Amino acid sequence: MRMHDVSDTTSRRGAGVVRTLLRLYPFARPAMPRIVLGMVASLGASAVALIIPQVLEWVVDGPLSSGDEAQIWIAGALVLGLGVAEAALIAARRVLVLVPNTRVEARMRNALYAKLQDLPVAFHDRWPSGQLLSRSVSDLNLIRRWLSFGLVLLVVNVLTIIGGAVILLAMNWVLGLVFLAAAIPVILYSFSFERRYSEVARRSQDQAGDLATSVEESVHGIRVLKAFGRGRYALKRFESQADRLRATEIEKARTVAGIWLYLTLIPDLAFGVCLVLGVWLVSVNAATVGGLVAFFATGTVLLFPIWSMGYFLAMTLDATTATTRFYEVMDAPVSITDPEHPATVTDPRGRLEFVDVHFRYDDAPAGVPDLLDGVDLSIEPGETMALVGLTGSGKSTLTSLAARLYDVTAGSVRVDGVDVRDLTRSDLRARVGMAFEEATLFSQTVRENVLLGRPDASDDELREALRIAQAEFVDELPDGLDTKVGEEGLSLSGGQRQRLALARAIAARPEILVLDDPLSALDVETEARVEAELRRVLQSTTALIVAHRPSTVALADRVALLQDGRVTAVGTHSELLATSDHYRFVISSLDDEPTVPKEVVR
Ligand SMILES: Nc1ncnc2c1ncn2[C@@H]1O[C@H](COP(=O)(O)OP(=O)(O)OP(=O)(O)O)[C@@H](O)[C@H]1O
Repeated sequence: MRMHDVSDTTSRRGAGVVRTLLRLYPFARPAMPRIVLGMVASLGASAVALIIPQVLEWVVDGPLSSGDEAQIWIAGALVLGLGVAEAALIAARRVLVLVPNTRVEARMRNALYAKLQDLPVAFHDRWPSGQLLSRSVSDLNLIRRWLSFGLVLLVVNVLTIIGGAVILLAMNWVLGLVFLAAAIPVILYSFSFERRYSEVARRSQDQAGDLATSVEESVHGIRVLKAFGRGRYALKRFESQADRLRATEIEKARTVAGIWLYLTLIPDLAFGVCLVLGVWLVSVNAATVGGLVAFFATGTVLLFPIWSMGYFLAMTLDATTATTRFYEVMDAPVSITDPEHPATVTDPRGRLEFVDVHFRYDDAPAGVPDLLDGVDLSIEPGETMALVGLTGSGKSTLTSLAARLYDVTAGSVRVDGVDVRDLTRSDLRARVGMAFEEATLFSQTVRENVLLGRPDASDDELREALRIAQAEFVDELPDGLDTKVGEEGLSLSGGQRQRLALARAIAARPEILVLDDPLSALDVETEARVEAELRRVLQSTTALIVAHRPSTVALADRVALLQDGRVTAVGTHSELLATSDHYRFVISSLDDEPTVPKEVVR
């Protein structure tokens, strides 16, 4: 699906590895001094490692050949001391870079989370949750490891190789040239490796995200899968995705194995050639034995940096892909933002108006009319308006415009005469409270769930909200209000969840309450009790209620009929029954429970 569009467009290689990685700088800046110090420590370790062969040369050509025992002991102590210094510098590098980079990772993760909260619902409609999960966990983990090891060791290794090369040339330019000639194919191969590896790395990270989406979806929908006996089907789908990822990982490993082969084989061959040549040079007195020992000892010091280039190069490319994936989310435009100069509602009374509202979803095919095609509707302060229409007519969509979950594509939604786009989102959402048919609870306590919209509400207000929503069952829960409701509230029944979600909307005490069929899971008796209580609350609150049951319609002062993207009739239930064919048709397609007009109930 869309993820492949994302990978296609963003794997464009134009950005370049360095430019992409430089984007980490704002997050890594506080850690930079320690990263640089870590590099210095690591460079120090390499320098010490390169000095040791010089001491060896002196020992072999000096004390060893002359048999000066005292000097041999001194040399031994010197080599030991240098070895200890090298180990200490390596340890210092680790200490310096590890901790600050965990902070970089945490900062990036927090920024990503904040961005996900800020992004509009339309973004979340398009992005699979597993992709977001893998970006905020494994990609950031990868970036941290790269900042801690990859970056430091890549720079240090390159400098060590250059430094070592100069030393080798200075020691014996013939042998040095042979050794360094071997580096040219290694460098050329590294470039072609870069091209192949980054493509596979991107594919594997995207597939890991898809796999996370599958796990997430099947855990989320475990009840449905079990109920329909589709566990095996889900497993098959998962297996085929996991196989695909496995194949990509193997391809990735093969690509890395290819470069490893080059990186190990070529220096070894160069070593072999140098050995034969070196022995000949010694035999013709063009080099000393000590010089030869030092040459090979220096070459050995360079072997690890040369070998590990492939690994760190791969890690750098993985980090580049991870950075690209991170910034795909961070760069996503936040289309629903606060206005630069927010307006305020001067006379808050709770009037909600839809003025010539047009709306279409981003993915709506061209040529079809707007889903909402010029809705005009005005809900007066304190009025309860039911919204009725055939399934798919856009009722939920219309209600979601009031709290700016989406923005209108034309026209305007106004709260007390102010366009909702001119209010800050927090101001608007304090005025407009919502409850949905699908009641989402978080794995927190009942209290925290209900007070989500107004954490500072008093205990009495909380109790009152629970009473109105007929959610007193909370007292029977093991820890009452402090009971944790488990992931997504699945430890509760659908009706209990809905009542808590309704209590949440009521506890926020908004001026305008938008209820998207929030009582669908309740039995008729409980619904009637909730409605009676709601009617009391709703007298002072403006309410727009999507109704799927005649009993919900009965709660309303007036009913609006949504038909073909417009509100085609507004009136009391009995008026509409008397005047609108379409209304009678819609009502008859709802539950066959008797419809009781509000006037009669009162
Ligand atoms: N996030 C979305 N992205 C794209 N299209 C959507 C989205 N949500 C809903 N739609 C489409 O918009 C249309 C109206 O959906 P909406 O949920 O507003 O209807 P509804 O009247 O509330 O339906 P119901 O009575 O079944 O709840 C449907 O055709 C649906 O496929």
